[in-house]
Amino acid sequence: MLDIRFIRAHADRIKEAARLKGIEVDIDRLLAVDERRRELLQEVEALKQRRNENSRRIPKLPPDERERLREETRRLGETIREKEAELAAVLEEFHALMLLVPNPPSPDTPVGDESANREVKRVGEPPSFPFPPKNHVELMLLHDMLDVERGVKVAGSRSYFLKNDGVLLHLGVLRLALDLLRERGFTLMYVPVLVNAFAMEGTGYFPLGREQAYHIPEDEKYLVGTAEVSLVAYHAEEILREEDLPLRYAGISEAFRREVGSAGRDTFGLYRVHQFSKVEQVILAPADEELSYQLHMELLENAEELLRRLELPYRVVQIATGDMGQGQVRKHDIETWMPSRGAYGETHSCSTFHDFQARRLKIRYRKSDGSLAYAYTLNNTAIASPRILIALLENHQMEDGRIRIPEALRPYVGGKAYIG
Ligand SMILES: Nc1ncnc2c1ncn2[C@@H]1O[C@H](COS(=O)(=O)NC(=O)[C@@H](N)CO)[C@@H](O)[C@H]1O
Repeated sequence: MLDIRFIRAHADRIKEAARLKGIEVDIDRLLAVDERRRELLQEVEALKQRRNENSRRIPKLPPDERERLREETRRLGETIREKEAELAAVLEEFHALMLLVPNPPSPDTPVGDESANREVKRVGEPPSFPFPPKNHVELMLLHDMLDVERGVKVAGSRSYFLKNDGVLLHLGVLRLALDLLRERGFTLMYVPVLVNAFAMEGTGYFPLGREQAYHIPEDEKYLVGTAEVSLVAYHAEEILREEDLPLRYAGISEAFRREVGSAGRDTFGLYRVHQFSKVEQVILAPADEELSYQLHMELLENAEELLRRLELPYRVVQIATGDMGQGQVRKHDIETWMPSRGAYGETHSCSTFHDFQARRLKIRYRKSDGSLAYAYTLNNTAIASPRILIALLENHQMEDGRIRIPEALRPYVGGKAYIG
């Protein structure tokens, strides 16, 4: 959500943002509805004042004049009820339109579709194998770490069982992420994944993209696609203290995605599945763009440190306007080398929202001068598994089919240096 005053003052910039992000929203209609909203609010206010004045005057009038004023006051009441009914409809359309307005991208964001995504750095070299490398499914089957067939039997497409060392590696990379983030001042959180609609709407996953969420209608609950939803909604409707900001949360959760529109895409192996686990970084900060930029870089660095500890080659890409979400001001993905794809595959996504989410969730903080302001929010993946296991297993495989465990991960898999 943006500030309606900002939208009025920068309508053309908002329309441009909608065009660049490919979001359908009628800004002119919003401005007209906003105009009508303000008119009606004033009219109803004036009518109520008149009615109150009348009510005060009636007892002081001579009896023969009271009836006339009572009749006028009754008619006033009718008019007020009609105006309030119209106002309710106008407010509903106003709110629905406000939820669609996109956040303008930062000036440094590349303009265009995903082909305009800009590689900003590359770390490490993709390995060249002196033998025909196996893909992650072959490696995991070889070491009894995966069962996709039974996953499909039990849960349908894009489902799987991890087994044995597959489970230990899965939990190991998640724990490695939690331990790093705890060292770096993040509060560790185990979060609700069955949430109320306001948390999905407040973080921007509704209404646009609503079809991606699993819905449990009997309880009016939704499964989160990311712990970001639960973590950012944690302080909804609260007034924080400026001295407590920035707040840093590391949330671990299952993540559930219907992957509507991905039919036929990434159907091999563990790249795109309906259920996965993720350690998520979320920061709530003061309303300061320069600070947000620094915190965005901090979130990226945390993820890069994990990839360095996992000894994986990766690159950082700044995402172009056509590939960004409605609420993002700035977005970088980290892509990690995946030999079986012969390409870098997205493993992390780092986003800056400014106050887009905080306005929707009413997360404010009290500034030192006593005034209130909406917080700025940011998030980034720390580790998402099993997707990261694709890179981990395939890059560290050896000719004899064994897999070398990076030093940093060994404590989490019983000290083993190899799998197999
Ligand atoms: N369907 C999926 N299957 C497996 N992994 C996925 C899937 N969708 C996303 N991921 C992983 O989760 C990471 C974050 O997902 S994201 O939608 O890009 N971004 C977010 O969820 C943000 N909250 C930052 O984590 C992705 O980079 C990817 O590593």
